[in-house]
Amino acid sequence: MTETILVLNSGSSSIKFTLFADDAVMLDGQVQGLGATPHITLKSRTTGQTIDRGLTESEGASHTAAIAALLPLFEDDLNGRSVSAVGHRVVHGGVDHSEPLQITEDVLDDLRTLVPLAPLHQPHNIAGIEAAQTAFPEAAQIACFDTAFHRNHPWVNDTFALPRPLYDEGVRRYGFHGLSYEYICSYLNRAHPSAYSGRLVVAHLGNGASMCAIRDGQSIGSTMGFTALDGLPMGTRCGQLDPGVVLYLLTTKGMTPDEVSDLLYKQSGLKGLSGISQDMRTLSESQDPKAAEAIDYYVFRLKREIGAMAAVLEGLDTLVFTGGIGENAAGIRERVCAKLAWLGVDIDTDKNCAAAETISSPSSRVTVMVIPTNEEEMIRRHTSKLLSTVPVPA
Ligand SMILES: Nc1ncnc2c1ncn2[C@@H]1O[C@H](COP(=O)(O)OP(=O)(O)O)[C@@H](O)[C@H]1O
Ligand SMILES: CC(=O)OP(=O)(O)O
Ligand SMILES: [Mg+2]
Repeated sequence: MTETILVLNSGSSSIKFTLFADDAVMLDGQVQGLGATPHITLKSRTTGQTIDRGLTESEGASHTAAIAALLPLFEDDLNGRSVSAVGHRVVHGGVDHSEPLQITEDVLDDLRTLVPLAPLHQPHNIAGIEAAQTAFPEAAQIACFDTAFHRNHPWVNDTFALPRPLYDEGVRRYGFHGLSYEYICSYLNRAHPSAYSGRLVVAHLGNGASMCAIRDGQSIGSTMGFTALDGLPMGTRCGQLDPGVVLYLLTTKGMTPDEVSDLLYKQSGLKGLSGISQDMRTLSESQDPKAAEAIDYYVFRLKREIGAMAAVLEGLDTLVFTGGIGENAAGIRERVCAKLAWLGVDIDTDKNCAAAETISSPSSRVTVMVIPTNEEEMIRRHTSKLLSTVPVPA
């Protein structure tokens, strides 16, 4: 019997979705620009249905409203078939969740306690779960965690230099984008086994951005920490910051915790530096010197963090770019790689512009690759595996 799995990947400003019949994609698409100018694209492989339009004000009012507007669009593809399971990307799994699991009311309560640690994502992940529970009450709901891939990383990458009781209560460097890293690792293991088993850095550069140092498919270091604020600058998030700045904002400037949270999560990064946009495409096309300066900072931090990840690995054999910026912004890749000659990186300009899978030159000591990530496929695999072991709700 065909297994029908819906995957929901609710991000900070987007909802990506894929409907699978076994391992084949029936339909996929995304809602982008939530909170600004929401837009949906959808493509069905079974019915030929395509959608490419802005959402109405009510459809785009929230993640919950957008999900409610999405679900009826799957009906023709489902054609009366029931959904066996819905696989959800859940950004924060905390200390306890190092594997995908079936969502029960207790699990949902637990995930709600992690909202303060991922305010841009966890509420939307939970909204997606609640909407799917209502729409598909007969389906198993499965949570797949961004943090899970990193849970076995070494203690020195797990801890901050704070008093031990804070570590014990869960103040740790979790790391995120784990489903993306896991997908890239599984691809390399199959298609490029020597890259998989070498010293590997993956740069996931999307709206959120992080890097991971990987050995034999295991995370051994990451740029993101307790929350998805740390490390690289992002669309609207600050990346690495002296914690003294937070104290200054709270005390000297008298900002409230909510105001500081809004500043660090929603007003900083490329948007805050440029004062123009969080979108790398817009900044790349802008003539405004502040857009250029925001990109300069972005490239500087990429260079710096690749150096740090190479140090964690004690060398570098393969560097992979992925995510919306990593996959599409040849100019950013070129500028970063030009600064990594000391590590043995040398890229072929034509291959880079063409986004070939391998963009390094034959003489480059480090292999540099561009690999499209696929978090939805990773969630499908986990969901399908777990589905064979979990009781479907009555
Ligand atoms: N051709 C392109 N050139 C430069 N940046 C791009 C291009 N295509 C997409 N991007 C950037 O990718 C980012 C979104 O990445 P994506 O991985 O889709 O984000 P999300 O984290 O929401 O999944 C945006 O900053 C966007 O501008
Ligand atoms: C964890 C994170 O930053 O996710 P995203 O890139 O989807 O915002
Ligand atoms: Mg993303």
